[in-house]
Amino acid sequence: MASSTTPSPVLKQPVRIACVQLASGSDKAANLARAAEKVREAAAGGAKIVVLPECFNSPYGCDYFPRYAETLLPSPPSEEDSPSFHALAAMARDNGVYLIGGSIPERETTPSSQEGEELQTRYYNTSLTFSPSGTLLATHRKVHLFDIDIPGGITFRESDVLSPGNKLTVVDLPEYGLVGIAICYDVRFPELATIAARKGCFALVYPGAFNLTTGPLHWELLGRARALDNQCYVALCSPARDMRGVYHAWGHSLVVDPMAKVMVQAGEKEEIVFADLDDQRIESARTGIPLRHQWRFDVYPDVSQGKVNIGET
Ligand SMILES: NC(=O)CC(=O)C(=O)O
Repeated sequence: MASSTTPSPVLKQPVRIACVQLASGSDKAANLARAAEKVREAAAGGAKIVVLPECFNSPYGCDYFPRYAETLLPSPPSEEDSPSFHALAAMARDNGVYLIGGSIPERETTPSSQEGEELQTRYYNTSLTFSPSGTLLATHRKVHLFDIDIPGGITFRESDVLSPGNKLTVVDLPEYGLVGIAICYDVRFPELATIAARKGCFALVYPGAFNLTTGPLHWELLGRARALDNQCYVALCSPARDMRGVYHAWGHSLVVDPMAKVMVQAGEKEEIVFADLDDQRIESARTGIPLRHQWRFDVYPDVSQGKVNIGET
C-alpha cells in the first residue's frame, strides 16, 4: 500500500551549520572559555546553527560524570548549580546562533521512593539546545547508554553511573524547521532517527565521542546510514583527539547530505567544519528515490504506530 503525500519544504531557508571539534581537558572553566571562543569563530564564519561535542566541558569517563555534573533544576538553574547552562546560553545569545550545546554530565536529585532514604541522585548525559536569544529550547538525555565490551579494544559502561533518558528530542528552530537531537551511541539505533525524521526533521544532529576502536569502522558509516535511511542531513560532532587524555576520541566531525554524501569532515585535531544546508538537496533525494511514497507501514507497523515519548524540553 503506497502512500501519497504532497512534499513541503522541511528546511524553510538555507542555513550554514558548524560542528566545533573542540579540544577540551580537565579544567571545566577553561573548557567553557574555549567553547565560547570557538562558537564565536563559528558564528563569524557565517554559521547560524552551531554544534558542540559530547561532554565538551569535562573528560569523558564514568569516573568523571559525578565530579563534573551540574544540576539543571529548578529551571533555569542558578549560576552556581550550572555554570555550563549559563555559559551556553551566553554563547548562543552573544553570537545570535542556535546552539546545540554538545552534552554535559547532569545531576538530578529527587526525593527517594524508598522509605528511610531521603534523596536519590541520578546522573545523565544531557544535551542543551539554546535559541539565538539564549533561551533553552530543548534538553535531551542520552537514551541509549554506551555499554560495550570489545576484547582488545574498548570496554565502557556508562550505565554503571548514568541513567538513561526516556524521550526522543525534536526541536523547532522557527526560521529553519525541525531538528532531531540525540547523543553519540543513540546514532546506532535507527528507530530513534527514523521517527524523528518522519516528524519532519531536516537534520539529525548527534554530539558524539566515538573512539579509536569503533570510530574508524562505524562513525562515518553510521552518519551516512542515518542520512541514507531518512534522506535528511546528519551532523556528528566529536571532541578533538587528545592522546594524553583518558578517552581517545575519534574526531572526524562531519556533515552528511540527504544522499548520504559526506559534505565535510574534520581530521583529528581541533577544527570547525561548516556545511551549507538547503531544502533542494532533501527534495531532490526524496524525488529521485521516493521512499516517502513507498514505505510499507502496513507490513511493519510498529515503527509508525508504536508510542513514542516526545518532549519539548
Ligand atoms: N561514546 C559513545 O556513546 C558511543 C561510541 O563510542 C560507539 O558507539 O562506538
